[in-house]
Amino acid sequence: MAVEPLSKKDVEERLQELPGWSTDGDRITRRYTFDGHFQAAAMVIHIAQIQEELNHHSDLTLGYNTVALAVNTHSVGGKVTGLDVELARRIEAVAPGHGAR
Ligand SMILES: C[C@H](O)[C@H](O)[C@H]1CNC2=NC(N)=NC(=O)C2=N1
Repeated sequence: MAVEPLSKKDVEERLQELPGWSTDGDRITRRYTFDGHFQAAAMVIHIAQIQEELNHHSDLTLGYNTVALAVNTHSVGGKVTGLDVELARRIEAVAPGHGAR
């Protein structure tokens, strides 16, 4: 089935199940904070593993004790699709195990 862009309203509805995630309509974003830099770096590796599994990749920025993500779907011209929401769900599922908040 073809991947279709979601309206901003649809994205906002889906993000209600993903606390901390937000959208400007063209991407979904979240910033996690950690107790230390290595915890943040470990989360980056885990996210990379999930992204390879899904073949869907965020813009991922490792800061001091932070990890910032932005994701949209390039193949539909940089809009948000269900693939982005699925990636966010998968990342949220592992975040508590990394002490992310
Ligand atoms: C060929 C391969 O399926 C594409 O390049 C994938 C890889 N990762 C991707 N990641 C994201 N965020 N959007 C895409 O459209 C995308 N496309």
